[in-house]
Amino acid sequence: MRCDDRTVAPDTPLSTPAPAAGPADSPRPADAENPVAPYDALLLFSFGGPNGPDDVMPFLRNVTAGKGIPDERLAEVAEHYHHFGGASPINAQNLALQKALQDELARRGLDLPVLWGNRNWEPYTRDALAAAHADGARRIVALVTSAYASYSGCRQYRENLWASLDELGGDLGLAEGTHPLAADKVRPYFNHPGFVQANVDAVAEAYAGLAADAAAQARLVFVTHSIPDTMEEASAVSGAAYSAQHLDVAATVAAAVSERLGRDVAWDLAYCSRSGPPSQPWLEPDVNDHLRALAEQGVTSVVLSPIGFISDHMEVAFDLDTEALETAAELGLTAVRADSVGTREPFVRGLVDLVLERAALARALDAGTADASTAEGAAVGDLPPWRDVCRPGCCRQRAGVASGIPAACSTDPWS
Ligand SMILES: CC1=C(CCC(=O)O)c2cc3nc(cc4[nH]c(cc5[nH]c(cc1n2)c(C)c5CCC(=O)O)c(CCC(=O)O)c4C)C(CCC(=O)O)=C3C
Ligand SMILES: [Fe+2]
Repeated sequence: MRCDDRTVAPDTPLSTPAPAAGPADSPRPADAENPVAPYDALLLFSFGGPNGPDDVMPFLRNVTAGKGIPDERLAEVAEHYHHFGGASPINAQNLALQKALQDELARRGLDLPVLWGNRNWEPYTRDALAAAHADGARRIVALVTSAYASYSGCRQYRENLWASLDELGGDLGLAEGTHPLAADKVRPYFNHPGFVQANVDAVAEAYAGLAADAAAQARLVFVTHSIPDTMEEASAVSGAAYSAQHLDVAATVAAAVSERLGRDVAWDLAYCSRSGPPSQPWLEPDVNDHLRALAEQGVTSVVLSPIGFISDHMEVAFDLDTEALETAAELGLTAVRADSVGTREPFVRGLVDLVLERAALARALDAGTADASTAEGAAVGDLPPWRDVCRPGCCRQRAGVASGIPAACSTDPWS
């Protein structure tokens, strides 16, 4: 519950818990006057990346603080960035997405400023929140540039949001632990129709770009970021595991593509961008190993679909377009990479739909009129829509082990 002055005490949940399951027969309440109420701003909330060679090491130190990534791996990753002049494409891509969201909101006549803030580089989350606060915003909704639920794609952002709100409260001279803004978050949207549709379109286009004989038998290989097995286990505490979320999206996309092509497309899920010590198990197979296995099985062409990423940032530009496509060439495989969703229209439209869905839920929770149907958002595939408000223990780094680091947008920030 928020106070009248809209400050949030540290031990108070930022949002009311989502309602328990029940009959789904009444629609979300409509607010024809302002569908984005109660939000004053939308935070496009991303990872961040270096803008030039001098940024690379400080950026990598920000990313890996306290993570135990070996120096050897850091030096290797720094080389990936230097290979591209020391700049990550991610910042330009986020600016393009910010613009696309602004345009889509304007097209619908919705008045909601879109701010951009990052966990690991400028513009930092705290600075974006400070600007919003200075402009008079007191309640915001965050849209994370990661579609899947796991520590890396959900809780880590929520921890950063909480810490940034704490710091901003300190900057503004508020009592310790008092937040100057209330913040909600759009649910992980991996199975939202807009994200899935944009991936279907991209994969179908990639098949259309292949020569007929290659297209006729190309294996569809979906790729996502690997995570440690321990993080995978923890991701399953509050719903389908990270890998299961991807398998659900992959099955939906492959079925739609098969329908468009008029034949059953065989597909697999592979992983990229592993880090951490070799002794620590991470999700496998690595995409390069998988391409080798496919070549051994007699497969001669592949379409790589980066469903784990929403734009062509460094993981895609280096780990797929540079490394994996090189592996494919060495193996004599014909390989193309499908686009990530980027600023494709169905995706951007879907994101704005998700913001409106979250706003309607916030109004219903505030008014005490939320029921099971209020929390029922659009989803495709076998899995239900992810929860709008994270539950205690959601997306920890390790199952059952509380970090003691508070996180925003949860019923229990301290779990
Ligand atoms: C699931 C996931 C996503 C997808 C969801 C999402 O999109 O958010 C993602 C995205 C990204 N990861 C990125 C960069 C990095 N990730 C690292 C390290 C790690 N990522 C992990 C997971 C993920 N990461 C994990 C478990 C680690 C180990 C350490 C830790 O637990 O944090 C490291 C350290 C060096 C290394 O070990 O590689 C870097 C530099 C960039 C920016 C790219 C650019 O600059 O264009 C982006 C978008
Ligand atoms: Fe990463």
